[in-house]
Amino acid sequence: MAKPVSIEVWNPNGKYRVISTKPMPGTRWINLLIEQDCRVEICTEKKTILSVEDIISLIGNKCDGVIGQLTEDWGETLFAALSRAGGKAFSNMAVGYNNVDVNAANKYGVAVGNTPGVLTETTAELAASLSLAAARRIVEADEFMRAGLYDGWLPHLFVGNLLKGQTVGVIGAGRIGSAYARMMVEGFKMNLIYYDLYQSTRLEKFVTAYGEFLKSNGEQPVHWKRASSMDEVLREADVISLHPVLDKTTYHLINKESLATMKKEAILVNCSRGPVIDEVALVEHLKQNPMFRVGLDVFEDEPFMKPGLAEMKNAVIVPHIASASKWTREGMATLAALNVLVIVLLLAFFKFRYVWHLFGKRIDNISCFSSVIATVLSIATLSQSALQGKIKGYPIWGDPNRVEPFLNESVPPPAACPSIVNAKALGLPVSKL
Ligand SMILES: NC(=O)c1ccc[n+]([C@@H]2O[C@H](COP(=O)([O-])OP(=O)(O)OC[C@H]3O[C@@H](n4cnc5c(N)ncnc54)[C@H](O)[C@@H]3O)[C@@H](O)[C@H]2O)c1
Ligand SMILES: O=C(O)[C@H](O)CO
Repeated sequence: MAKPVSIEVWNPNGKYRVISTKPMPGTRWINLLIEQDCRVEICTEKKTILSVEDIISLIGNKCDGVIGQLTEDWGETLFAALSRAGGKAFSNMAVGYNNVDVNAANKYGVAVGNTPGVLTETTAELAASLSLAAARRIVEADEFMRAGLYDGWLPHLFVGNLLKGQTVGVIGAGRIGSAYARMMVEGFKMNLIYYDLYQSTRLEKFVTAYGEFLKSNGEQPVHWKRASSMDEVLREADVISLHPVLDKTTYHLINKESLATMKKEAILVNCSRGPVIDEVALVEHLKQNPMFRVGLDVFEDEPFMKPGLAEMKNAVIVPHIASASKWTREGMATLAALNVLVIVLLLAFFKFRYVWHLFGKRIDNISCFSSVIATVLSIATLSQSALQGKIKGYPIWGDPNRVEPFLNESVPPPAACPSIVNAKALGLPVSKL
């Protein structure tokens, strides 16, 4: 029997029970849930990382939806527990969802939300900060001052790297990687080389236009190149920032061999996920190459660091704070709450439970053709009614980059969710907008 977990309750008589496994910034997300008749329970347990047992205890016997955190293990056990409690809605308060087993969620017909877009610039700004801090040895110099060691200007004191005219390399030029690339190109007039599975045409156009602008002002233009392999980026770039998703293809993308291909004085920044770098190999590389520097926001075994990393002067290390600006964190909370809310309302409003039950069977047994038809018909009806009825907004937000309507405090947000990662797998209706 799991130990009870301490909670704070808002709107105790609310019809739908929504749990947040952590207090989240701002109150807008709470108000949005309350306005739609939710009883909101916020876990106030002092423990930073909740165990699966803690979350099972929070879910209890009746729970309509959960807002969870990237530190939690959302797999088969939790989705089964949520489904048993009648819940079909979960949202991570994060864009990355490598802590979520989406196949398990699909099996139980649970919608999985994430919070893209609203954290793009904030995260890119931290990657830029780490790049600068590493290039200009800010942390070492700060420690030196505080230790009372400064006794006068010296030509060799904390000499670092000039970024202007150097090459910035981006691995994973999606939303955050592209925003970071633009900051480094525009801010420091760096050339760009990037590697991604997809071409980033908008980014390429931006660098081209900026290069033309510089040229028209009589300045050295900047250039871009899309690399055909990651190694090409590692070989050519002076500053390399990692922004891919974490999956099987990116686990230990940076390892002993790839580190060896980088320039001896290169700077490596990681604001994606810790396991993208083999941290043991990184520590060894930092020891062997004192002019090689890293800026790390994420770690392989968070909250721990691999032995030796904390002692390395050529590493700038911060505790997974890349999305930590007030605006972004409140936005993430709002988006996560809306992800859960719309599914809860859809279920309740259209007595959707039956459909989801059928749907669950569909996932288990794809040959159950009549269930598929019933599900599709019900969803089609639901989709139409949703536009006319109580929900007013759009069933599922189609474009995760268009987040402004959810964040403008002066107008009510659309009563819909911006991002359900398994919407397609669950056959959920998607807005055309
Ligand atoms: N440190 C933090 O606090 C923080 C904050 C936000 C996001 N993140 C991490 O950043 C990641 C990226 O977020 P985003 O919003 O930019 O996502 P995104 O989906 O827009 O971008 C990810 C990019 O990675 C690319 N990619 C996937 N596999 C690749 C591979 N093998 N090689 C090269 N590129 C590959 C994709 O094509 C995509 O363009 C998230 O998944 C999350 O893990 C961390
Ligand atoms: O994936 C994410 O969103 C981050 O790691 C936290 O903002």
